[in-house]
Amino acid sequence: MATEKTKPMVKLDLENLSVVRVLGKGAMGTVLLVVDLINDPSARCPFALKVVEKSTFHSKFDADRRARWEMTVLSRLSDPFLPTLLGTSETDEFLAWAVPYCHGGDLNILRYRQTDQIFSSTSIRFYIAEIVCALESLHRMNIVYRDLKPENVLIQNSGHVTLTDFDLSRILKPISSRTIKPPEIPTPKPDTRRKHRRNLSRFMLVVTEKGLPKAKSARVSPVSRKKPSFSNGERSNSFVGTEEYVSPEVVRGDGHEFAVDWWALGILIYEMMYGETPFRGKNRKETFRNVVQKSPEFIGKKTLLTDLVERLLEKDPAKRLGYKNGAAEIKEHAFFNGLRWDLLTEVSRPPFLALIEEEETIQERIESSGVNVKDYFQSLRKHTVLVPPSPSHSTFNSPLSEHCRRNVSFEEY
Ligand SMILES: Nc1ncnc2c1ncn2[C@@H]1O[C@H](COP(=O)(O)OP(=O)(O)OP(=O)(O)O)[C@@H](O)[C@H]1O
Repeated sequence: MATEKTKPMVKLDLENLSVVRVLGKGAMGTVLLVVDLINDPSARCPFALKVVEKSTFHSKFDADRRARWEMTVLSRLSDPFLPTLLGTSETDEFLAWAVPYCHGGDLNILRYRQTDQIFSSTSIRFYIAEIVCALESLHRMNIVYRDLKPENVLIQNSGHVTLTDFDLSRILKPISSRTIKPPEIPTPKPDTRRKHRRNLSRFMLVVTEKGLPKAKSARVSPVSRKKPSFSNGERSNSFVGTEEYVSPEVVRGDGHEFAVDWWALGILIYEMMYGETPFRGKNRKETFRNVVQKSPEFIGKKTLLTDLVERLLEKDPAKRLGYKNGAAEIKEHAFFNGLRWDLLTEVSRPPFLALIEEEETIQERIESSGVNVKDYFQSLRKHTVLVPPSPSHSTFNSPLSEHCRRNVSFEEY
């Protein structure tokens, strides 16, 4: 992290930002779709603004530090599969920061749009390859992400992925201080303007999977029982993550390293394949017991994909794929044979493309609601709803809530 430079921040004026709609509400803040009508009167470049109300700092565990940490991480990112910080704002009432708007929603919403609510192997190969690159980039900065789950994988307008939500991430001692070799495979360049637009199928080896079951969702929220310490220790002992995505070493309290992200990647792939996570129990205790003791169950014949998942879901972190040699080890797995990692950003036809909202629609929304960010929060306090929620959220509300999202607050630990 010491070598990464913080980019100069653009200061945003919340009174100049018009709210188009609410994109999402998380444990920490509200994400709004906004337009800067002073600098962008035709509303061509809407962006996402995460707003954290300072009044919540006293009631939410560690919220002040986590919010500022997230801004710091964002200010240092430079990768095609990670967000760019567009600007920040701090007032007596709010901390806010802007990132590019991802039209495609998140991987969880996208999964519900699939037949049987599961992804094909080809789609999994594409999305997981990009997520591996994003994690590789974070690990190179000595940042362990610790919050990989479908809701935190957003789909950019181009159809490529971007990770979001860095408040649970932290710095660990450099990977180079262990046995990690420098990666042999070149990482994709941030420039997404393509010289040769390519078709996904030319880069993706099609791996067929049969007999996948119909899927149900299983999701929970981040949990933490200790205030994470941000000293440069080699291992973190804080208990952090999302129940079903938490690794055995975290459950056991052994401390953890970058390998927790590779464990979570295994869970994510499993959920994309089957529509449910492998270790979910009736309650947290049972889930954690399964995480530590149970082997993941697969349906049908062994495939390259199930082999990859098995190697990522290795209970002993030192034996887990990715432990010794980071992302390079995962990239070398046979499931990715034939994939041109260096041309991943060049893929012009990813599995799914987002529907881009017309400028006129955005203009209409602004005209009908016409509030700036400050007014929006003031109206909330007066219980007057002036701005509609995200259509993707309302559309997918029922299946998500139906399958129980048990919120576990930080204070519970
Ligand atoms: N750049 C973006 N473009 C579109 N939607 C976004 C963007 N960033 C966030 N969202 C939406 O807002 C939701 C909440 O964002 P985020 O996860 O950053 O908030 P949070 O308060 O940290 O949530 P959590 O409870 O997961 O910690 C996301 O799940 C996503 O649906």
